Amino acid sequence: MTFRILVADPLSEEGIKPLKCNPKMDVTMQTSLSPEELLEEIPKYDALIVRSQTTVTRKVIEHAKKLKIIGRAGVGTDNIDIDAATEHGIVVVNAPNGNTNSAAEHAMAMLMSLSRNIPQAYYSLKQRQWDRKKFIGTELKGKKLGIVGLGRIGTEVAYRAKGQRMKVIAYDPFLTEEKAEKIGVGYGTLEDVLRSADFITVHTPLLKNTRHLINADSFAIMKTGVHIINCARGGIIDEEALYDAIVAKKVAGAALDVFENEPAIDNKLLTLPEVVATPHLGASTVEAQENVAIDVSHDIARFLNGAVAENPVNLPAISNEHMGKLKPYFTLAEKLGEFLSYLTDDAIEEITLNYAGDITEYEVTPVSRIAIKGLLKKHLGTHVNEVNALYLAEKKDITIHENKTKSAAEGFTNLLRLEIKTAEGKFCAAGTLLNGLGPRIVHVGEFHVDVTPEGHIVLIHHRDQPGVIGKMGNLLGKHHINIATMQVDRSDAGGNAIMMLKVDRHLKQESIDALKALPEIQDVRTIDF
Ligand SMILES: NC(=O)c1ccc[n+]([C@@H]2O[C@H](COP(=O)([O-])OP(=O)(O)OC[C@H]3O[C@@H](n4cnc5c(N)ncnc54)[C@H](O)[C@@H]3O)[C@@H](O)[C@H]2O)c1
Ligand SMILES: O=C(O)[C@H](O)COP(=O)(O)O
Repeated sequence: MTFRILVADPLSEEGIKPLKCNPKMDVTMQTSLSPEELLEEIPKYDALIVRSQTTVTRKVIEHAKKLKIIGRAGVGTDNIDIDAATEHGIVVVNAPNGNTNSAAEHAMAMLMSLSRNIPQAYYSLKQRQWDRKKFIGTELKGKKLGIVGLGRIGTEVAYRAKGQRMKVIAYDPFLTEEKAEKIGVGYGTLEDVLRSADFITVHTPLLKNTRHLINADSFAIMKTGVHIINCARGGIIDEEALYDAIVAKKVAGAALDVFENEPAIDNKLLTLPEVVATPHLGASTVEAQENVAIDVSHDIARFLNGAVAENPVNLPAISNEHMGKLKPYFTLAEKLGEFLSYLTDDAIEEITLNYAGDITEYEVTPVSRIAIKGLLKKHLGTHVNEVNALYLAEKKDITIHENKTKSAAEGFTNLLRLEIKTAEGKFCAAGTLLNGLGPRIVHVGEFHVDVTPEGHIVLIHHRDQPGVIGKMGNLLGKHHINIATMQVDRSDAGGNAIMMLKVDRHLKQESIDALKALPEIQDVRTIDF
């Protein structure tokens, strides 16, 4: 099988070699598609790679009938409708580490250009003017740099600013005193940073709660003469408020690499002499472009080949080691979910996943996602996958509970008990991973069994009476159904009982009806794995 990959923004040729050289990948570069052309093209592709230029809207995703993965060759994914991708079961991956250095160096270049008026002085000299008085700068040494967002890039900027002998104070909701001490920066609230800094640089992602994080109120509490740097995302700083603050001489100058609307050729901030600007060049170095293209290419190939993506944005990231431990449970979880879904025809209201034994040592949400996928598959088919399983469950008002109790494994080394609640009542099944033998279903409701979840299974609830097994065997014989294996269990003599049969082929409705017509039989369910 060949996978078709559309590269919609310019990418390093060297960096996408891993995809281009892979015989299973058919790569098409179309880097100047209009939004309308993208809508026309996208249905043909299994994967899409973009940078920040192409906007992947809900509409694009709705047209993308075959799309399995979107790769962002860079960090910020604000140009991709992640919710829409998740709802459609499309994985989004990015390349979070490849351009950190490049972006941090660019932020420092912008900071220094701003403090020494380098772009303005350069332009003046090119106009054949030798003006030395006009471009008196400000030293960085001893000044305070306020960093808003101390993640990968913010941290690298902090190290570099310290090299310039600046004092650094940072605000990040995840910054602890210990971490700040380790990096060698001061830390405070956003207000502390805004009030005390001489230079302020933002390094957060653009999210709902960071849009206009720096606004008119923020400028009001800053020092007069403050300098602002934004090499993260347009929209984190309110551009109107920044414009007004510069005109009012509250802000001495701003260095901007990113804008609310790009390309930003008509942005009025560019008319101000106090503003130095670049056209979103933070990640534009040979090294960064090669890094991000390599990272995203590897992740796409890995994912399309059935392995787990390393940098998923809409799935929990799992280390290889952790994945090695969890992967064997995926088949168990999916089959158990699928099995349980066939025990009722009513809508699921609640799902409870109880983990016991060894598996409780790991973060089990990836296993839960697969179990829920298995449960929803009967009605949603291939539309449900591990990316959208939780979303689809939530959309259907299904409540999910996940519990871990190491000691509740009932003698097994590991046990996953899945329970669903419907209007009809509660249904439950449990499974284990038998060392070297793979998944087994070991409980159905109150009954004990030992069945491999594969092939054609017939589950019969009946009353424990002499002759019932013989009657059932005869009937299936008449219908030319061969029984491969059989398990029987009962609550007590003469009470409720189950038979779990493995048969050689799918049971037709007439055979099911004939079984149901036997007086001792209470219910018949068939599950075809
Ligand atoms: N100009 C460019 O070309 C360029 C290049 C690379 C990255 N970027 C931008 O830089 C951003 C940061 O990249 P990164 O790799 O450092 O990401 P990161 O995830 O490592 O760091 C982001 C940090 O922001 C913090 N944060 C989130 N909300 C916050 C808030 N309300 N206040 C303060 N801090 C907050 C997070 O806790 C995190 O530590 C990216 O999202 C991207 O938009 C721009
Ligand atoms: O978020 C990022 O990685 C940067 O903004 C880089 O964007 P680009 O890939 O368009 O250069």
